[in-house]
Amino acid sequence: MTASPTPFAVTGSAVRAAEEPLLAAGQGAALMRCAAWGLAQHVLRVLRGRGPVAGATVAALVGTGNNGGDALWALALLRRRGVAAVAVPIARDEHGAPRWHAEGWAALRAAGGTAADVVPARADVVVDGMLGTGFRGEFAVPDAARGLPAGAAVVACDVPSGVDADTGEVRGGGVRAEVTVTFGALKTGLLLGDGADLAGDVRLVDIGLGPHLPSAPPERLRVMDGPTAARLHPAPAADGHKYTRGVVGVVAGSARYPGAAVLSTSGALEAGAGMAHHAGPATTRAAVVTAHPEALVSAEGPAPERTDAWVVGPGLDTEDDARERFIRVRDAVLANPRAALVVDASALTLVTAEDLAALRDAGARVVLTPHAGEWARLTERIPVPGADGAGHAPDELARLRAWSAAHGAAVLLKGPRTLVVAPDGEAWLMGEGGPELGVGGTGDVLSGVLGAVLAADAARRARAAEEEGATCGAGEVEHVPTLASLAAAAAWLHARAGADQARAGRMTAGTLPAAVGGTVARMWWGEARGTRAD
Ligand SMILES: NC(=O)C1=CN([C@@H]2O[C@H](COP(=O)(O)OP(=O)(O)OC[C@H]3O[C@@H](n4cnc5c(N)ncnc54)[C@H](OP(=O)(O)O)[C@@H]3O)[C@@H](O)[C@H]2O)[C@H](O)CC1
Ligand SMILES: [K+]
Repeated sequence: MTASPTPFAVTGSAVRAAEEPLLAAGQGAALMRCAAWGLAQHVLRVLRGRGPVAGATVAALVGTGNNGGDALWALALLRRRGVAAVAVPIARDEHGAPRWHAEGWAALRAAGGTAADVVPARADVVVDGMLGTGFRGEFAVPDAARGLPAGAAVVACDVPSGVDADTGEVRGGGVRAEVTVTFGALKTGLLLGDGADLAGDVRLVDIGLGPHLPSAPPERLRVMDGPTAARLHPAPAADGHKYTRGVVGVVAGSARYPGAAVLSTSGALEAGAGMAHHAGPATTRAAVVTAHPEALVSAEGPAPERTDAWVVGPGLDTEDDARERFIRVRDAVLANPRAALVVDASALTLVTAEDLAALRDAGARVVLTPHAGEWARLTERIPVPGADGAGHAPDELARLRAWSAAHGAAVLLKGPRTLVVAPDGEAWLMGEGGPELGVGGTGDVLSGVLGAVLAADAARRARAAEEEGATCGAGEVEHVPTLASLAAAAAWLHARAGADQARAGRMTAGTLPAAVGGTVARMWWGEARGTRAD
């Protein structure tokens, strides 16, 4: 079985750069035809969903550049399918003639298409061909693009006009599309920020840019999906046992917030940890063993050399002994940097730049897991390098990359579009889930899931190194999943479990770990064995 490639996005600028050698080789017109054909196919799909294609009306708002050229060529193709095709220019020259792609207009006219000043009220689909990757400055929405027919579906050509294809920033006005048909590669601006809100469903049309697209980690934003998550968190080996499946140390909860210890430990166990060992005060220890008789509990936690991943932070009481508890974990990781470290919740207010530097120097694999508010507070204390006085950098992804590179730790920024970045610039978008996870306690569960996924990986690597060492003396492990990809896989499992349990009518963080267990079991052993009675 060949693995399907993991989806990824690049900036609009990278796509433009990828096109350059092809344009220089005289293939510009062919690329445009390819893009227009793909756009027309997707418009046809939308039309078919609404009724007969022949006799339907498609209008396009057409700008001055190649984005408009794509739209004109697509209209010409649609005209040949019996569609009434109407092009609406958004710019005219001093003589009142439309400023648009001359060959595209000639093709449309030859096919029997027409031009108009406004979008006809009968339009079934409006193609937004005003601006694509050539958008600069601010977009003043032209009159022709205002008050579009209420019943018409808007299909954006390449990028919704007004959206920066690199960052997702909307400058000036922006067009809201039901579908965006994008060419050559997914663009980061369609997956991030306001651009993601405006783009609707994003459809990719391959125009043969593949070999020319950048492949270095900082130039791609990869999108986590089910098959990729399954490869990163595989079923345990047949001869596996609790130590080969990974031991997670959970330093969470306090007399004030005992539930966080239970949720985090549950997340680790349900995500498949071989063992979860909770360290905390008597109250949380009692709560954890009551919920999970299989969990180990103690005041001091597991031995550093037997621990594959640590989770520290959920529900620590920062007015109590939280910093001491954090330092014990930090020192355990420094003593055995083979173990990964998840810094969550309260620990995000306790960790210092010096702690991070020491962990980085020891080669530890550290993931911080803030939500937006925690990220804002963290970067106030430990600033983003290169940001201006007001803390601004070009965009959130760039800020995350700059911070992660400076401090040697990965960041998993939780939110409606969870992002993970690593110090080398590798970045992942978690492509799953909706608002189901926006309730208290789900982050505590995620910290445990993340601990289990990282622990399993650390245990696998330790075992592989031992086996290699025994046979070859090399101690080399061939393929090591990256920290960012593992963290994104954990976020995917968590989000999928949230969606699964919402479908089953459950909504709370308390029931989420069981849903994680079901999701993981289905992924490992298939539908039959992954069905739970609870
Ligand atoms: N290059 C190729 O072979 C292919 C390109 N494809 C499609 O082309 C666009 C990119 O085309 P490009 O012509 O480079 O850029 P745009 O069409 O996005 O915009 C160009 C013109 O728009 C004007 N502009 C720019 N910013 C603004 C603004 N803020 N407000 C108003 N107008 C603006 C500007 O022209 P002016 O002369 O009016 O100043 C730009 O020159 C890409 O997105 C694809 O859709 C195909 O994919 C295939 C191959
Ligand atoms: K557009």
